[in-house]
Amino acid sequence: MAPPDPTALVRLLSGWLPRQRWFGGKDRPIGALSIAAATELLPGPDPSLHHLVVDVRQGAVASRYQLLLGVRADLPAHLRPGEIGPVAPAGPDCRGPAGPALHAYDAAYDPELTRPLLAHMAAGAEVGPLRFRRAPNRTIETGLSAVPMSAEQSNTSLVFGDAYICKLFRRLTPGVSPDLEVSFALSEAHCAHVPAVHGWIEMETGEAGGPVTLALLSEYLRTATDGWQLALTSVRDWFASPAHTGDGHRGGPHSGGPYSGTGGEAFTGADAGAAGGDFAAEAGRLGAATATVHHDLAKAFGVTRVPAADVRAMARGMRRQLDEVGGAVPELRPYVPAIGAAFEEVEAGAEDLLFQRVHGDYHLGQVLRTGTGWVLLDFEGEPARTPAERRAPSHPLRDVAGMLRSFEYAARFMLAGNGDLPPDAERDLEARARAWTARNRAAFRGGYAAAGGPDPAGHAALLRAFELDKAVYEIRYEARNRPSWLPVPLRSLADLVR
Ligand SMILES: Nc1ncnc2c1ncn2[C@@H]1O[C@H](COP(=O)(O)OP(=O)(O)O)[C@@H](O)[C@H]1O
Ligand SMILES: O=P(O)(O)O[C@H]1O[C@H](CO)[C@@H](O[C@H]2O[C@H](CO)[C@@H](O)[C@H](O)[C@H]2O)[C@H](O)[C@H]1O
Repeated sequence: MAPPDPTALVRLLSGWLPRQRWFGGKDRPIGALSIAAATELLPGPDPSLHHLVVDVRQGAVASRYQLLLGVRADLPAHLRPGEIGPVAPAGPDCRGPAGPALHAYDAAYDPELTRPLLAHMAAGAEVGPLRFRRAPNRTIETGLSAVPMSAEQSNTSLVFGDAYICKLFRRLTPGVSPDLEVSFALSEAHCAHVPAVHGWIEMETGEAGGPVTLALLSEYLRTATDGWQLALTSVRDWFASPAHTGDGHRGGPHSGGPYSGTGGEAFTGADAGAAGGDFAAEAGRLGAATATVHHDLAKAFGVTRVPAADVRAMARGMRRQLDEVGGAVPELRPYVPAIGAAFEEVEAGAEDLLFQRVHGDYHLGQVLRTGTGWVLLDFEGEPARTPAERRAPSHPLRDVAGMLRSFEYAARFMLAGNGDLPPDAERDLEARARAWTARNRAAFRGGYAAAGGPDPAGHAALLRAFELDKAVYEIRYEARNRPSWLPVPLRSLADLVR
Protein backbone atom coordinates (compact mmCIF):
# COMPACT_ATOMS: atom_id res chain seq x y z
CA MET A 1 0.00 0.00 0.00
CA ALA A 2 1.40 3.41 -0.93
CA PRO A 3 2.30 5.75 1.96
CA PRO A 4 -0.41 8.31 2.80
CA ASP A 5 -0.53 11.71 1.13
CA PRO A 6 1.83 13.85 3.30
CA THR A 7 -0.17 17.08 2.89
CA ALA A 8 -3.34 15.54 4.31
CA LEU A 9 -1.35 13.82 7.04
CA VAL A 10 0.25 17.06 8.17
CA ARG A 11 -3.19 18.67 8.46
CA LEU A 12 -4.56 15.74 10.46
CA LEU A 13 -1.56 15.55 12.77
CA SER A 14 -1.85 19.27 13.58
CA GLY A 15 -5.28 18.55 15.09
CA TRP A 16 -4.49 15.16 16.60
CA LEU A 17 -1.12 15.77 18.30
CA PRO A 18 -2.26 18.41 20.82
CA ARG A 19 -4.93 16.00 22.07
CA GLN A 20 -2.37 13.38 23.07
CA ARG A 21 -1.41 13.09 26.76
CA TRP A 22 2.29 12.94 25.79
CA PHE A 23 2.26 16.10 23.67
CA GLY A 24 4.39 18.58 25.59
CA GLY A 25 3.16 21.91 24.16
CA LYS A 26 -0.55 21.93 25.02
CA ASP A 27 -0.39 25.50 26.30
CA ARG A 28 0.61 27.01 22.91
CA PRO A 29 -0.90 26.76 19.41
CA ILE A 30 1.02 24.86 16.72
CA GLY A 31 2.60 27.30 14.25
CA ALA A 32 4.01 24.77 11.81
CA LEU A 33 4.22 21.00 11.56
CA SER A 34 6.30 18.96 9.13
CA ILE A 35 7.33 15.36 8.62
CA ALA A 36 11.10 15.27 9.11
CA ALA A 37 11.52 11.57 8.30
CA ALA A 38 9.30 8.69 7.22
CA THR A 39 10.50 5.07 7.19
CA GLU A 40 8.39 2.24 5.89
CA LEU A 41 8.69 -0.56 8.46
CA LEU A 42 6.10 -2.93 6.95
CA PRO A 43 5.09 -2.33 3.35
CA GLY A 44 1.71 -4.02 3.73
CA PRO A 45 -0.22 -3.99 1.43
CA ASP A 46 -2.87 -3.84 4.17
CA PRO A 47 -2.05 -2.93 6.90
CA SER A 48 1.20 -1.02 6.45
CA LEU A 49 3.42 0.50 9.13
CA HIS A 50 5.43 3.73 8.87
CA HIS A 51 7.77 5.29 11.38
CA LEU A 52 7.34 9.08 11.36
CA VAL A 53 9.46 11.82 12.88
CA VAL A 54 7.36 14.95 13.17
CA ASP A 55 8.75 18.45 13.76
CA VAL A 56 6.50 20.92 15.54
CA ARG A 57 7.11 24.64 15.85
CA GLN A 58 5.23 26.66 18.47
CA GLY A 59 6.46 30.24 18.48
CA ALA A 60 10.18 30.07 19.24
CA VAL A 61 9.93 26.49 20.55
CA ALA A 62 10.79 23.60 18.23
CA SER A 63 10.11 20.02 19.27
CA ARG A 64 10.31 16.65 17.63
CA TYR A 65 7.98 13.66 18.16
CA GLN A 66 7.87 10.12 16.82
CA LEU A 67 4.86 8.17 15.77
CA LEU A 68 4.19 4.63 14.57
CA LEU A 69 1.64 5.23 11.85
CA GLY A 70 -0.58 2.36 10.81
CA VAL A 71 -2.60 2.53 7.59
CA ARG A 72 -5.53 0.23 6.89
CA ALA A 73 -8.39 0.16 4.42
CA ASP A 74 -10.80 -0.82 7.26
CA LEU A 75 -10.16 0.10 10.88
CA PRO A 76 -11.39 -2.56 13.36
CA ALA A 77 -13.29 -1.25 16.40
CA HIS A 78 -10.43 -1.94 18.86
CA LEU A 79 -8.09 0.36 16.88
CA ARG A 80 -10.56 3.25 16.51
CA PRO A 81 -9.49 5.07 19.71
CA GLY A 82 -6.12 5.60 18.01
CA GLU A 83 -7.59 6.91 14.74
CA ILE A 84 -5.85 9.97 13.34
CA GLY A 85 -8.16 10.34 10.35
CA PRO A 86 -8.84 9.44 6.76
CA VAL A 87 -5.99 9.87 4.27
CA ALA A 88 -5.61 9.20 0.59
CA PRO A 89 -2.60 7.21 -0.59
CA ALA A 90 0.09 9.45 -2.08
CA GLY A 91 0.09 9.77 -5.84
CA PRO A 92 3.03 8.62 -7.99
CA ASP A 93 4.88 11.91 -7.39
CA CYS A 94 4.32 11.37 -3.64
CA ARG A 95 2.30 14.59 -3.38
CA GLY A 96 -1.09 14.39 -4.98
CA PRO A 97 -4.03 12.41 -3.59
CA ALA A 98 -4.79 9.17 -5.43
CA GLY A 99 -7.23 6.35 -4.71
CA PRO A 100 -9.93 5.85 -2.05
CA ALA A 101 -9.52 7.04 1.56
CA LEU A 102 -7.55 4.93 4.01
CA HIS A 103 -7.48 5.05 7.80
CA ALA A 104 -4.34 6.45 9.43
CA TYR A 105 -4.00 5.57 13.13
CA ASP A 106 -1.58 5.31 16.01
CA ALA A 107 -0.11 1.83 15.46
CA ALA A 108 1.20 1.60 19.04
CA TYR A 109 -2.26 0.15 19.76
CA ASP A 110 -2.03 -2.49 17.02
CA PRO A 111 -0.40 -5.76 18.21
CA GLU A 112 -0.15 -7.03 14.64
CA LEU A 113 2.09 -4.09 13.75
CA THR A 114 4.11 -3.83 16.98
CA ARG A 115 5.03 -7.56 17.16
CA PRO A 116 7.77 -7.20 14.52
CA LEU A 117 9.57 -4.58 16.65
CA LEU A 118 10.61 -7.35 19.04
CA ALA A 119 11.81 -9.60 16.21
CA HIS A 120 13.81 -6.71 14.75
CA MET A 121 15.52 -6.03 18.13
CA ALA A 122 16.31 -9.74 18.60
CA ALA A 123 17.87 -9.85 15.11
CA GLY A 124 19.71 -6.52 15.35
CA ALA A 125 17.91 -5.41 12.17
CA GLU A 126 18.51 -2.10 10.39
CA VAL A 127 15.69 -0.55 8.36
CA GLY A 128 16.57 2.73 6.64
CA PRO A 129 17.99 4.96 9.41
CA LEU A 130 16.42 2.84 12.19
CA ARG A 131 18.72 0.51 14.16
CA PHE A 132 17.18 -2.24 16.29
CA ARG A 133 19.55 -3.41 19.07
CA ARG A 134 19.73 -6.30 21.53
CA ALA A 135 21.70 -5.69 24.74
CA PRO A 136 24.91 -7.75 24.93
CA ASN A 137 24.41 -11.08 26.74
CA ARG A 138 20.61 -10.67 26.92
CA THR A 139 18.03 -12.72 25.05
CA ILE A 140 14.83 -11.43 23.44
CA GLU A 141 11.98 -13.89 23.03
CA THR A 142 10.04 -13.09 19.85
CA GLY A 143 6.45 -13.72 18.73
CA LEU A 144 4.91 -12.03 21.79
CA SER A 145 1.97 -9.67 21.34
CA ALA A 146 1.98 -6.23 22.91
CA VAL A 147 -0.68 -4.54 25.00
CA PRO A 148 -0.22 -0.78 25.54
CA MET A 149 -0.13 0.30 29.19
CA SER A 150 -3.14 2.30 30.23
CA ALA A 151 -1.12 4.46 32.67
CA GLU A 152 -1.06 8.23 32.15
CA GLN A 153 2.42 8.64 30.74
CA SER A 154 4.81 11.08 29.10
CA ASN A 155 5.61 8.26 26.65
CA THR A 156 3.84 5.11 25.44
CA SER A 157 4.78 1.72 26.86
CA LEU A 158 3.93 -1.63 25.30
CA VAL A 159 3.91 -4.79 27.41
CA PHE A 160 4.99 -7.84 25.36
CA GLY A 161 3.49 -11.03 26.85
CA ASP A 162 4.55 -10.76 30.46
CA ALA A 163 8.23 -10.67 29.57
CA TYR A 164 9.14 -7.17 28.39
CA ILE A 165 8.03 -3.59 28.48
CA CYS A 166 8.98 -1.41 25.53
CA LYS A 167 8.86 2.34 26.11
CA LEU A 168 8.40 4.31 22.90
CA PHE A 169 9.76 7.77 23.61
CA ARG A 170 7.26 10.23 22.21
CA ARG A 171 9.27 13.44 22.32
CA LEU A 172 12.67 12.93 20.74
CA THR A 173 15.78 14.70 21.92
CA PRO A 174 19.21 14.67 20.24
CA GLY A 175 21.55 11.81 21.08
CA VAL A 176 21.22 8.90 23.44
CA SER A 177 18.34 9.18 25.93
CA PRO A 178 19.46 9.54 29.55
CA ASP A 179 16.93 6.80 30.38
CA LEU A 180 18.71 4.29 28.11
CA GLU A 181 22.16 5.51 29.12
CA VAL A 182 21.52 5.21 32.88
CA SER A 183 19.26 2.13 32.86
CA PHE A 184 21.74 0.29 30.65
CA ALA A 185 24.75 1.18 32.84
CA LEU A 186 22.93 0.10 36.02
CA SER A 187 21.58 -3.05 34.35
CA GLU A 188 25.10 -3.98 33.16
CA ALA A 189 26.35 -3.39 36.74
CA HIS A 190 23.67 -5.86 37.94
CA CYS A 191 22.09 -3.25 40.19
CA ALA A 192 19.19 -5.03 41.93
CA HIS A 193 17.07 -1.86 41.92
CA VAL A 194 16.52 -1.40 38.15
CA PRO A 195 14.84 -3.68 35.57
CA ALA A 196 17.27 -5.46 33.22
CA VAL A 197 17.65 -3.76 29.82
CA HIS A 198 17.18 -6.21 26.92
CA GLY A 199 17.30 -3.94 23.89
CA TRP A 200 16.56 -0.58 22.31
CA ILE A 201 15.77 1.14 19.01
CA GLU A 202 17.71 4.14 17.76
CA MET A 203 17.81 6.31 14.67
CA GLU A 204 20.85 7.49 12.76
CA THR A 205 20.40 11.20 12.02
CA GLY A 206 23.96 12.23 11.21
CA GLU A 207 23.71 14.86 13.98
CA ALA A 208 26.32 15.34 16.68
CA GLY A 209 25.71 13.33 19.86
CA GLY A 210 25.15 10.00 18.10
CA PRO A 211 21.95 8.17 17.20
CA VAL A 212 18.66 9.33 18.73
CA THR A 213 17.04 6.81 21.09
CA LEU A 214 13.53 5.84 19.99
CA ALA A 215 12.62 3.01 22.37
CA LEU A 216 13.87 1.07 25.39
CA LEU A 217 13.06 -2.62 25.99
CA SER A 218 13.28 -3.77 29.63
CA GLU A 219 12.33 -6.74 31.75
CA TYR A 220 8.63 -6.46 32.68
CA LEU A 221 8.07 -6.73 36.41
CA ARG A 222 4.72 -8.47 36.23
CA THR A 223 3.83 -8.60 39.90
CA ALA A 224 5.06 -5.14 40.83
CA THR A 225 2.88 -2.30 42.11
CA ASP A 226 3.86 1.31 41.71
CA GLY A 227 4.74 3.40 44.73
CA TRP A 228 2.06 6.02 44.00
CA GLN A 229 -0.75 3.43 44.20
CA LEU A 230 0.70 1.87 47.35
CA ALA A 231 1.05 5.27 48.98
CA LEU A 232 -2.52 6.29 48.05
CA THR A 233 -3.84 3.04 49.53
CA SER A 234 -2.01 3.78 52.76
CA VAL A 235 -3.33 7.37 52.91
CA ARG A 236 -6.89 6.20 52.15
CA ASP A 237 -6.64 3.65 54.95
CA TRP A 238 -5.31 6.26 57.34
CA PHE A 239 -8.04 8.76 56.43
CA ALA A 240 -10.71 6.11 57.00
CA SER A 241 -9.37 4.78 60.31
CA PRO A 242 -11.23 5.79 63.50
CA ALA A 243 -9.96 8.89 65.33
CA HIS A 244 -7.25 8.18 67.88
CA THR A 245 -4.45 10.18 69.37
CA GLY A 246 -1.42 7.95 69.37
CA ASP A 247 -1.58 7.58 73.13
CA GLY A 248 -0.91 3.87 73.10
CA HIS A 249 -4.15 2.16 72.15
CA ARG A 250 -4.80 0.50 68.77
CA GLY A 251 -1.24 -0.71 68.49
CA GLY A 252 0.47 2.71 68.92
CA PRO A 253 2.27 4.69 69.81
CA HIS A 254 4.71 5.28 66.99
CA SER A 255 5.34 8.82 68.06
CA GLY A 256 8.50 7.69 69.90
CA GLY A 257 9.55 5.15 67.25
CA PRO A 258 12.17 5.38 64.55
CA TYR A 259 9.90 7.15 62.06
CA SER A 260 8.43 9.70 64.39
CA GLY A 261 9.73 12.78 62.69
CA THR A 262 13.50 12.64 62.85
CA GLY A 263 15.18 15.43 60.93
CA GLY A 264 12.94 18.18 62.30
CA GLU A 265 9.65 16.71 61.12
CA ALA A 266 8.04 15.99 64.49
CA PHE A 267 4.30 15.52 64.46
CA THR A 268 1.93 15.27 67.34
CA GLY A 269 -1.68 14.29 67.83
CA ALA A 270 -2.96 11.87 65.21
CA ASP A 271 -0.70 8.85 64.90
CA ALA A 272 -0.27 7.87 61.24
CA GLY A 273 1.63 4.76 62.32
CA ALA A 274 -1.35 3.17 64.01
CA ALA A 275 -3.35 2.69 60.79
CA GLY A 276 -3.49 -0.76 59.16
CA GLY A 277 -1.86 0.28 55.91
CA ASP A 278 1.16 1.99 57.45
CA PHE A 279 3.70 2.81 54.73
CA ALA A 280 6.65 3.92 56.87
CA ALA A 281 8.62 0.67 56.73
CA GLU A 282 8.28 0.74 52.92
CA ALA A 283 9.28 4.41 52.83
CA GLY A 284 12.39 3.50 54.84
CA ARG A 285 13.26 0.66 52.45
CA LEU A 286 12.68 3.00 49.51
CA GLY A 287 15.13 5.47 51.06
CA ALA A 288 17.72 2.69 51.36
CA ALA A 289 17.17 1.55 47.75
CA THR A 290 17.59 5.17 46.60
CA ALA A 291 20.93 5.45 48.42
CA THR A 292 22.11 2.17 46.82
CA VAL A 293 21.20 3.40 43.33
CA HIS A 294 22.98 6.69 43.99
CA HIS A 295 26.04 4.72 45.05
CA ASP A 296 25.89 2.58 41.86
CA LEU A 297 25.39 5.70 39.71
CA ALA A 298 28.46 7.31 41.27
CA LYS A 299 30.44 4.14 40.53
CA ALA A 300 29.24 3.91 36.93
CA PHE A 301 29.49 7.60 35.93
CA GLY A 302 31.88 9.11 38.51
CA VAL A 303 31.63 11.97 40.98
CA THR A 304 32.60 15.61 40.28
CA ARG A 305 33.64 18.21 42.84
CA VAL A 306 31.60 21.28 41.88
CA PRO A 307 33.03 24.64 42.98
CA ALA A 308 30.93 27.00 45.11
CA ALA A 309 30.61 29.36 42.11
CA ASP A 310 28.68 26.66 40.22
CA VAL A 311 26.46 26.02 43.24
CA ARG A 312 25.65 29.74 43.25
CA ALA A 313 24.83 29.51 39.53
CA MET A 314 22.50 26.57 40.29
CA ALA A 315 20.66 28.67 42.90
CA ARG A 316 20.31 31.50 40.36
CA GLY A 317 18.87 28.96 37.88
CA MET A 318 16.23 28.04 40.46
CA ARG A 319 15.42 31.73 40.81
CA ARG A 320 15.02 32.06 37.04
CA GLN A 321 12.55 29.18 36.91
CA LEU A 322 10.67 30.73 39.85
CA ASP A 323 10.33 34.04 38.00
CA GLU A 324 9.20 32.31 34.79
CA VAL A 325 6.58 30.18 36.53
CA GLY A 326 5.49 33.10 38.73
CA GLY A 327 4.93 35.09 35.51
CA ALA A 328 2.78 32.33 34.02
CA VAL A 329 0.84 31.08 37.07
CA PRO A 330 -0.63 33.95 39.16
CA GLU A 331 -1.45 31.64 42.11
CA LEU A 332 2.29 31.16 42.72
CA ARG A 333 3.00 34.89 43.10
CA PRO A 334 2.25 35.30 46.83
CA TYR A 335 4.93 32.70 47.60
CA VAL A 336 7.64 34.06 45.30
CA PRO A 337 9.44 36.23 47.93
CA ALA A 338 9.73 33.38 50.48
CA ILE A 339 10.80 30.84 47.87
CA GLY A 340 13.32 33.31 46.45
CA ALA A 341 14.75 33.81 49.94
CA ALA A 342 15.38 30.05 50.26
CA PHE A 343 17.33 30.10 46.97
CA GLU A 344 19.30 33.17 48.15
CA GLU A 345 20.24 31.28 51.32
CA VAL A 346 21.86 28.55 49.20
CA GLU A 347 23.57 31.17 47.05
CA ALA A 348 24.93 33.03 50.08
CA GLY A 349 26.17 29.90 51.89
CA ALA A 350 27.46 28.10 48.78
CA GLU A 351 30.36 25.69 49.25
CA ASP A 352 31.98 23.05 47.02
CA LEU A 353 29.68 20.04 46.58
CA LEU A 354 30.00 16.52 45.17
CA PHE A 355 27.76 16.09 42.13
CA GLN A 356 26.97 12.89 40.21
CA ARG A 357 24.37 11.44 37.82
CA VAL A 358 21.00 11.28 39.56
CA HIS A 359 17.48 10.19 38.64
CA GLY A 360 16.34 13.76 38.00
CA ASP A 361 12.52 13.36 38.14
CA TYR A 362 12.16 11.15 41.17
CA HIS A 363 8.67 10.53 42.57
CA LEU A 364 6.41 7.72 43.77
CA GLY A 365 5.20 7.00 40.22
CA GLN A 366 8.78 6.17 39.23
CA VAL A 367 9.27 3.33 41.69
CA LEU A 368 7.83 -0.17 41.73
CA ARG A 369 7.56 -2.52 44.70
CA THR A 370 8.29 -6.09 43.60
CA GLY A 371 8.22 -9.18 45.81
CA THR A 372 11.85 -8.58 46.70
CA GLY A 373 12.20 -4.83 47.04
CA TRP A 374 12.00 -1.42 45.34
CA VAL A 375 12.92 -0.87 41.70
CA LEU A 376 13.55 2.57 40.17
CA LEU A 377 12.33 3.50 36.66
CA ASP A 378 12.48 6.28 34.12
CA PHE A 379 15.89 7.95 34.35
CA GLU A 380 14.90 10.51 31.70
CA GLY A 381 14.93 13.55 33.99
CA GLU A 382 12.18 16.17 34.01
CA PRO A 383 10.43 16.33 30.61
CA ALA A 384 10.54 20.16 30.55
CA ARG A 385 14.36 20.37 30.94
CA THR A 386 16.80 20.54 28.04
CA PRO A 387 18.74 17.35 27.17
CA ALA A 388 21.95 18.92 28.54
CA GLU A 389 20.25 19.78 31.87
CA ARG A 390 18.87 16.25 32.18
CA ARG A 391 22.26 14.68 31.63
CA ALA A 392 24.15 17.11 33.87
CA PRO A 393 25.43 15.76 37.20
CA SER A 394 23.60 17.12 40.23
CA HIS A 395 23.49 16.66 43.95
CA PRO A 396 21.83 13.37 45.04
CA LEU A 397 19.62 15.30 47.47
CA ARG A 398 17.76 16.60 44.41
CA ASP A 399 16.23 13.11 44.14
CA VAL A 400 15.61 12.93 47.88
CA ALA A 401 13.71 16.22 47.58
CA GLY A 402 11.65 14.85 44.65
CA MET A 403 10.52 11.86 46.70
CA LEU A 404 9.83 13.97 49.80
CA ARG A 405 7.55 16.13 47.64
CA SER A 406 5.84 13.01 46.38
CA PHE A 407 4.79 11.92 49.89
CA GLU A 408 3.26 15.36 50.29
CA TYR A 409 1.58 14.98 46.87
CA ALA A 410 -0.01 11.63 47.77
CA ALA A 411 -1.55 12.98 50.99
CA ARG A 412 -2.71 16.25 49.36
CA PHE A 413 -4.13 14.43 46.36
CA MET A 414 -6.31 12.31 48.67
CA LEU A 415 -7.29 15.42 50.61
CA ALA A 416 -8.34 17.20 47.42
CA GLY A 417 -10.51 14.23 46.45
CA ASN A 418 -12.74 14.59 49.52
CA GLY A 419 -14.87 17.44 48.17
CA ASP A 420 -16.70 19.81 50.51
CA LEU A 421 -16.61 18.60 54.10
CA PRO A 422 -17.89 20.15 57.33
CA PRO A 423 -15.09 22.30 58.86
CA ASP A 424 -14.33 19.81 61.67
CA ALA A 425 -13.98 16.89 59.31
CA GLU A 426 -11.82 19.00 57.00
CA ARG A 427 -9.52 19.97 59.89
CA ASP A 428 -9.26 16.34 60.95
CA LEU A 429 -8.30 15.15 57.47
CA GLU A 430 -5.84 18.02 57.05
CA ALA A 431 -4.15 16.96 60.33
CA ARG A 432 -4.09 13.36 59.18
CA ALA A 433 -2.57 14.34 55.83
CA ARG A 434 0.19 16.24 57.62
CA ALA A 435 0.84 13.35 60.02
CA TRP A 436 1.04 10.80 57.19
CA THR A 437 3.37 13.03 55.20
CA ALA A 438 5.66 13.76 58.15
CA ARG A 439 5.90 10.12 59.15
CA ASN A 440 6.76 8.85 55.66
CA ARG A 441 9.11 11.69 54.81
CA ALA A 442 11.01 10.99 58.03
CA ALA A 443 11.14 7.26 57.30
CA PHE A 444 12.44 7.86 53.77
CA ARG A 445 15.12 10.29 54.95
CA GLY A 446 16.11 7.88 57.74
CA GLY A 447 16.39 4.91 55.35
CA TYR A 448 18.41 7.00 52.89
CA ALA A 449 20.91 8.25 55.47
CA ALA A 450 21.25 4.82 57.14
CA ALA A 451 22.14 3.25 53.78
CA GLY A 452 24.98 5.69 53.22
CA GLY A 453 23.43 8.55 51.21
CA PRO A 454 24.51 12.12 52.09
CA ASP A 455 22.67 12.88 55.35
CA PRO A 456 19.68 15.12 54.51
CA ALA A 457 19.87 16.64 58.00
CA GLY A 458 23.40 17.92 57.29
CA HIS A 459 22.27 19.85 54.15
CA ALA A 460 19.02 21.42 55.35
CA ALA A 461 19.16 24.63 53.26
CA LEU A 462 20.10 22.76 50.08
CA LEU A 463 17.40 20.14 50.57
CA ARG A 464 14.78 22.83 51.21
CA ALA A 465 15.83 24.71 48.07
CA PHE A 466 15.59 21.50 46.01
CA GLU A 467 12.12 20.85 47.41
CA LEU A 468 10.92 24.34 46.61
CA ASP A 469 12.46 24.18 43.15
CA LYS A 470 10.59 20.91 42.56
CA ALA A 471 7.34 22.41 43.83
CA VAL A 472 7.74 25.32 41.38
CA TYR A 473 8.42 22.85 38.56
CA GLU A 474 5.32 20.86 39.57
CA ILE A 475 3.18 24.00 39.50
CA ARG A 476 4.23 24.65 35.92
CA TYR A 477 3.81 20.97 35.02
CA GLU A 478 0.27 20.82 36.43
CA ALA A 479 -0.75 24.20 34.95
CA ARG A 480 0.32 22.96 31.52
CA ASN A 481 -0.75 19.33 31.64
CA ARG A 482 -3.36 18.70 34.34
CA PRO A 483 -4.85 22.05 35.46
CA SER A 484 -7.30 20.31 37.83
CA TRP A 485 -4.27 19.04 39.81
CA LEU A 486 -2.78 22.52 40.27
CA PRO A 487 -4.15 22.91 43.84
CA VAL A 488 -2.14 19.82 44.89
CA PRO A 489 1.34 21.42 44.70
CA LEU A 490 -0.01 24.93 45.38
CA ARG A 491 -1.58 24.01 48.72
CA SER A 492 1.65 22.53 50.00
CA LEU A 493 3.51 25.83 49.46
CA ALA A 494 2.08 27.38 52.60
CA ASP A 495 3.72 24.58 54.63
CA LEU A 496 6.93 24.60 52.63
CA VAL A 497 7.67 28.31 53.02
CA ARG A 498 6.86 28.38 56.75
N1 LIG B 1 9.90 -2.74 34.02
C1 LIG B 1 8.62 -2.49 34.34
N2 LIG B 1 7.83 -3.46 34.84
C2 LIG B 1 6.53 -3.20 35.16
N3 LIG B 1 5.92 -2.02 34.99
C3 LIG B 1 6.66 -1.01 34.49
C4 LIG B 1 8.05 -1.19 34.14
N4 LIG B 1 8.51 -0.02 33.65
C5 LIG B 1 7.49 0.85 33.71
N5 LIG B 1 6.37 0.27 34.22
C6 LIG B 1 5.05 0.92 34.44
O1 LIG B 1 4.88 1.92 33.44
C7 LIG B 1 4.68 3.21 34.04
C8 LIG B 1 5.32 4.27 33.19
O2 LIG B 1 6.72 4.02 33.05
P1 LIG B 1 7.76 5.20 32.91
O3 LIG B 1 9.09 4.61 32.58
O4 LIG B 1 7.71 6.06 34.14
O5 LIG B 1 7.16 5.98 31.66
P2 LIG B 1 7.03 7.54 31.33
O6 LIG B 1 8.42 8.04 31.08
O7 LIG B 1 6.22 7.59 30.10
O8 LIG B 1 6.35 8.22 32.50
C9 LIG B 1 5.31 3.08 35.43
O9 LIG B 1 4.73 3.97 36.35
C10 LIG B 1 5.02 1.64 35.77
O10 LIG B 1 3.73 1.51 36.33
O1 LIG C 1 5.72 11.65 33.25
P1 LIG C 1 6.80 11.54 34.26
O2 LIG C 1 6.57 10.44 35.24
O3 LIG C 1 8.14 11.52 33.64
O4 LIG C 1 6.80 12.87 35.19
C1 LIG C 1 5.95 13.98 34.99
O5 LIG C 1 4.62 13.62 35.34
C2 LIG C 1 4.40 13.28 36.72
C3 LIG C 1 2.92 12.98 36.88
O6 LIG C 1 2.56 11.89 36.12
C4 LIG C 1 4.79 14.46 37.62
O7 LIG C 1 4.71 14.03 39.00
C5 LIG C 1 3.86 14.73 39.89
O8 LIG C 1 2.67 13.97 40.08
C6 LIG C 1 2.90 12.67 40.64
C7 LIG C 1 1.53 12.02 40.82
O9 LIG C 1 0.92 11.83 39.58
C8 LIG C 1 3.61 12.76 42.00
O10 LIG C 1 3.95 11.46 42.46
C9 LIG C 1 4.88 13.57 41.86
O11 LIG C 1 5.48 13.76 43.15
C10 LIG C 1 4.60 14.92 41.21
O12 LIG C 1 5.83 15.60 40.96
C11 LIG C 1 6.24 14.82 37.36
O13 LIG C 1 6.58 15.96 38.17
C12 LIG C 1 6.42 15.15 35.87
O14 LIG C 1 7.77 15.42 35.60
